[in-house]
Amino acid sequence: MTTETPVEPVDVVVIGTGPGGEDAAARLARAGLDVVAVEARLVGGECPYYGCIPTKMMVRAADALAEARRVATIAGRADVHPDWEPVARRIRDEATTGWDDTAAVERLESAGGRLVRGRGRLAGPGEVVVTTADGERRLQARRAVVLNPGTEPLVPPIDGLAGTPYWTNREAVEAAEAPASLTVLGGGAIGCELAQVFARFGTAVEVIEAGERLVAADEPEASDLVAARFAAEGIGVRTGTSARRVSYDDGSFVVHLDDGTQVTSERLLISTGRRTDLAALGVASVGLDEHARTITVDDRLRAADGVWAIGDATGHGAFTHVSMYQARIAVADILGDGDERADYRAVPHVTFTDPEVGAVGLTEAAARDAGLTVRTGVTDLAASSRGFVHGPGNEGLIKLVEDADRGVLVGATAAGPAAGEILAVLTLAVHAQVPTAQLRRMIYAYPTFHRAIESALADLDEG
Ligand SMILES: Cc1cc2nc3c(=O)[nH]c(=O)nc-3n(C[C@H](O)[C@H](O)[C@H](O)COP(=O)(O)OP(=O)(O)OC[C@H]3O[C@@H](n4cnc5c(N)ncnc54)[C@H](O)[C@@H]3O)c2cc1C
Ligand SMILES: NC(=O)c1ccc[n+]([C@@H]2O[C@H](COP(=O)([O-])OP(=O)(O)OC[C@H]3O[C@@H](n4cnc5c(N)ncnc54)[C@H](O)[C@@H]3O)[C@@H](O)[C@H]2O)c1
Repeated sequence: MTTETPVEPVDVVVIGTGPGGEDAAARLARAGLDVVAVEARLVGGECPYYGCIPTKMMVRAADALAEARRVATIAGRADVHPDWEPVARRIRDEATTGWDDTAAVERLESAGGRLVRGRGRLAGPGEVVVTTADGERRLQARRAVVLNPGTEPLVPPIDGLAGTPYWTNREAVEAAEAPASLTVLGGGAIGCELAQVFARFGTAVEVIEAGERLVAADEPEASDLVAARFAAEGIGVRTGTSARRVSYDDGSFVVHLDDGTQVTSERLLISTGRRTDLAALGVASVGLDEHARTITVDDRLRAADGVWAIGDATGHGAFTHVSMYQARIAVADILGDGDERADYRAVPHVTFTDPEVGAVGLTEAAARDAGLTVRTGVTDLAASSRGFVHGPGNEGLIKLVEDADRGVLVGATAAGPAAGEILAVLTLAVHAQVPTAQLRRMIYAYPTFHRAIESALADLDEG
């Protein structure tokens, strides 16, 4: 950039168009502001092209295979022949239109926003420099800069890994076929969802998790359920160990583990967390800590004077629904329209393994760490009437975490068939602080999975 690069005044610059940024840009444009959205890759962000949507298409397909395999126990015979081609085709043609964001760009433009394709960085209050394919542009935001940079895969500095054709979620989503074998480094949400998907398509899968358990953000009981199902499906899991060195030769990875053992596979998936490069985003130019892992925001998503931040980078849960929730509040604040404040007491999430694991609010351990007087109630979903009827694939549980002093739920977990849907009522209870006494007086339809909430409430009384 030269000093002659003209400054383009606008009302709002949105850097990064993940689900929240895209939504914020469109809302602000529809409100009549001159909005420029700056996007380095694809408008819509990780979720539609490499995250939620394509991976849930994979999960849907893998679940269909698993259900078909259960036919033998309850309904006769089904010959199951997994084929990755329809999965790859749906992802390419239906989910991502060949990783093309034309429709999203048109949506933004029809709302009145403008797109500048390139990488943006803050260069001072209201000032954004964008590196585009044609050079640099300098934008000056009169009203607001909204940061929605999202995350990139965090690839650990393991000896020998760099330069090998390892997968992150992005390459896994683009896979043209299921590999013969796959090592998954990291047993969190991404690792577990994708491990089970590929295993159900016939891939020999080994998960390496440095921590003590899978899906460690969830209750230990949920981790146990996932681990038991993985074992039953032949998915190898090694916890408490990590990769010391990786080598790749002739289409084959060898992962050398801390414990002296090694794992060999055709593919290696790195799912060890996510990162945001705040230094590259230029946050120091507006007084923010560029070495921090996340951007600190207040309850109106304000990060600095004239700067708002939303999405994964704020550290309030790396989920699409959080990004969009924050977008709504930030937009209202920018427009001076209402006074809604962000409240993260009842953030739900669902990990789409089978059993599905849904959770809202605090885990038991987090509630105890917060100094609450905690009572818990747990019930086995398989032992419920609906679980009994369901038969194969009925493993699951409901766990409630009550603030006993106030008699309200502060957290809950539903794991098992349709757990993400059961979670809705538990999310409402935590969000609205419905007294547990009132939850006991509700009528729960028979024989549903959610009716097991009644048994979990009864267990709460006995605890
Ligand atoms: C495999 C996988 C599965 C997931 N499944 C789910 C799920 O089932 N449910 C769920 O709720 N969440 C899921 N998530 C998380 C979800 O994708 C994110 O929480 C969601 O995309 C919101 O992220 P965001 O709005 O912060 O931004 P992102 O979606 O990460 O998008 C940020 C955008 O900003 C752009 N950008 C970054 N820096 C710059 C810059 N300097 N200049 C210009 N552009 C920039 C990037 O190119 C990107 O397009 C999943 C994630 C992954 C990886
Ligand atoms: N269904 C969903 O909502 C969904 C699905 C996928 C991802 N996501 C979001 O994306 C985020 C990122 O997912 P993720 O799975 O990459 O991260 P994660 O933080 O959920 O899990 C990463 C795991 O990798 C382990 N790990 C880290 N370094 C390691 C190493 N060197 N060797 C072995 N294990 C190592 C960690 O202990 C952790 O368990 C999630 O936290 C979630 O917010 C959501």
